[in-house]
Amino acid sequence: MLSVCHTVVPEKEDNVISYQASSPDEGALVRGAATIGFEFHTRKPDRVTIRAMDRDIEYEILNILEFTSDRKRMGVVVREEDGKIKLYVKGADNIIFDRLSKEYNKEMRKNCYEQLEEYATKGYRTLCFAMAEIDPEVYQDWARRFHEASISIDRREQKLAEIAEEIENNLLLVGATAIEDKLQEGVPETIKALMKAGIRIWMLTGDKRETAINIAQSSALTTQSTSLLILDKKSYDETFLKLESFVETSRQFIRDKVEFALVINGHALHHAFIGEARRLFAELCMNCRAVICCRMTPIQKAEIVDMVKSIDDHIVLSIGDGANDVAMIQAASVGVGITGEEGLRAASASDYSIAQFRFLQKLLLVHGTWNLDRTVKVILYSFYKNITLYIIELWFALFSAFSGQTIFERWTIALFNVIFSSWPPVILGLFDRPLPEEILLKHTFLYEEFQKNSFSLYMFALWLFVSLWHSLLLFFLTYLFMAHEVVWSNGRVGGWLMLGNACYTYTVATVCLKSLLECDSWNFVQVFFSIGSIISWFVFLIFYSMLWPFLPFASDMCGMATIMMSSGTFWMGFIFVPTITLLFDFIVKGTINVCVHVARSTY
Ligand SMILES: Nc1ncnc2c1ncn2[C@@H]1O[C@H](COP(=O)(O)OP(=O)(O)OP(=O)(O)O)[C@@H](O)[C@H]1O
Ligand SMILES: [Mg+2]
Repeated sequence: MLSVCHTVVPEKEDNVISYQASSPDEGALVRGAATIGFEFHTRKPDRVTIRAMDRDIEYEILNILEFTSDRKRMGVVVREEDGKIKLYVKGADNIIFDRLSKEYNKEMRKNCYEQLEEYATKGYRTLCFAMAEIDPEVYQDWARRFHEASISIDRREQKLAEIAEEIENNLLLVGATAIEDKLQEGVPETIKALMKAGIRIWMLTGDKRETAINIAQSSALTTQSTSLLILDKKSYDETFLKLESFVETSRQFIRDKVEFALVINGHALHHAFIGEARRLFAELCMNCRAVICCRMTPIQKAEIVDMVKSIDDHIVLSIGDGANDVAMIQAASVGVGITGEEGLRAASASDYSIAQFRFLQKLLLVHGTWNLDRTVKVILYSFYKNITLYIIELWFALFSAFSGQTIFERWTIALFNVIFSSWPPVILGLFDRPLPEEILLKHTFLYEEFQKNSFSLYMFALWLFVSLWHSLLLFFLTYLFMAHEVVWSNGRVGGWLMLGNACYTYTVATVCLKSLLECDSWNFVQVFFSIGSIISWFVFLIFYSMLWPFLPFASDMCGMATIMMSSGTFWMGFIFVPTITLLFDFIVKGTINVCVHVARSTY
C-alpha cells in the first residue's frame, strides 16, 4: 500500500530509480517501501507497477483523491489484478480514525493510537493508512459523480472533496508510519537568537500536537522548564472558560517570572476567534513569549497572522516552505519563503526567499537593522538638506526687505536636488553600515535597540534643529565673509550673485560632508560621490558662467566663476564656513562614537 497510495513519479536513469515527490513524506515512504522489497518503478497515466517478491504487480489507477491541507488525507481508488476495486487512504491519524468502520476491533485501534502517540512524542511525523473494498456497482455510480465534479467549473475542489468523503468511510485500518522530520541546520540557534532580539515566535503547523511540541523543544522555541498551556477544547463554551482561566494563569506566570507557552489546536482556535473569546485569546497570546498552533489549516494560519497584525498594529513576518504556508506568507507584513524539499510555491509567493531557515537570522538581524538605519537616515537627511538650503532664503529676506528676491540664482536652486546633492542620500541608503555584521549577530539585543532608537520624534526634532542651525550659520558666516565686496581688476564687483553663489557653494559642501559624517562606515564610493558632488558644482559653475549671453534663459553669470575662484576670501570661506557649521555635528557624532566604542570594548 505504501508503494501504491501516492502521487510520486519515478525517474529511471542507468537502471537507478529516483523519485520525484511533491510531498517529502510521500517520497520517503515510497523509498522506504522499496527498501523492504516493494519497489514502485513505473507510473503510466492509468496504472502503476510495483515489483514485489521478484514479480511485477500492476494496479489500475481509477481515481486519485488528492491531498489538501484541509482534508489532511489523500487516497487512490485502484483495480487490483484480480479485478477487485479498492480504496487506499492515508492521512492524519484523527482524520483516519474518524472514518474507520464502527465494528472495528477496538483493541487494535487503541494499540495503534498508543504507538502513534509514542512516535509523535519523539517528534516523528505520523501517518495512518486505511483501505476499503468498494462494490463495483457502488463504484460505477460514485465514479460518474466524481467525474462530473472533476469537470465542473465552479467550486470544483469543494465538490471533489464532498464526493470523495462519500467513499472514505467504513475503512479498515492497515497501519501507521512515522517519519523523522529532521530540522534544518542551525534552527535552534536561529530561534534563540531571534528570541533574544525581542522577537516573539509562533509556530504554526499542520502536524499533530505531540509532534509539534517535540519540534518546538528541539528547535529551542520552548525548553524543558517551559510550562505549556494546552488549549484543545472542542466547544465554544469550554474554550471560553479555558481561555479565561489561562489568561489568569498567564498573568500569574508573568508576575512569578515563569516561562510559559501556549499550545492550541485547530478546533480550539476556531472557537477562540469568535466573539468575546477573541479578546481573551489576543490577550493570552500577547502574554506568551511563544505560541504553538497545531493541526492548522492554511486558512487558519493566515487568520492568525491577520489577528496578530490587527492587535496593536504589530508587524508580522511569516516564514514557511510549503504550499500550505502560502496564505499566511501573503497575509503577513513580510513574507519569507524557504526553497526546499516542498517546492517553490512558498518562495514564489513571498517577499524574500531564502534557502535555509538559519539565513533568517542574518536577514533580520543584519540586513533588517542596516536597512532600517539606512532608510531613516535617507529620509532625515533628505529633509535636512532641503530645509538647510531653503531656510537660507528666509534669512536673506531679512536683508532684502522681504522683496521676494532670492539669494541663489534660479537654475542653481533647481539643480540642487537634481545634481549637487542627489548622490549623497543614495549612497547613504545603499552603503552605510551602522555596525558590522559580526557585532549585530553577536549582540542580538541591538536589533531591538535599533528598532527603538533609529527613528523617534526626538530624532526628527534634532535633525530639524540641525537644519535650522546650519542654515543660520551658512548664511550669516557667508555674509560676514562677503561683507566687503571683492573688487576685480576691471572694477566690477561680484554683487548679490557673488554672495548667493558663495553661500550656495558652502551649502553644497556642508550637506555633502554632512552625509559623510552621518555614514558610520566609510568606503571609497561614499567618499568619491560626496566629494564628487562638490566638484560637480564647481564644474557646473565654470560652464554656466560662460553661457551668458549665448543662451538667453541662463542668468547673467558671465565671469562669475573667475571672480569667485580668484578671490582669496571665497577660498578661506570655503574652508572655514563648512568646518564651523559642521563642528556641532562633529562633536555630537564623536561623542556617540566614543560611547559606542567604550560599550563595545566592555562587552
Ligand atoms: N501527502 C500526504 N498524504 C496524506 N496525508 C498527508 C500528506 N501530507 C500530509 N498529510 C497529513 O496532513 C496533515 C496536514 O498537512 P499539512 O501539509 O497541512 O501540514 P504539515 O505538513 O503537517 O505541517 P506544516 O504546516 O509544518 O507543513 C499532516 O500532518 C499529515 O498528517
Ligand atoms: Mg506539509
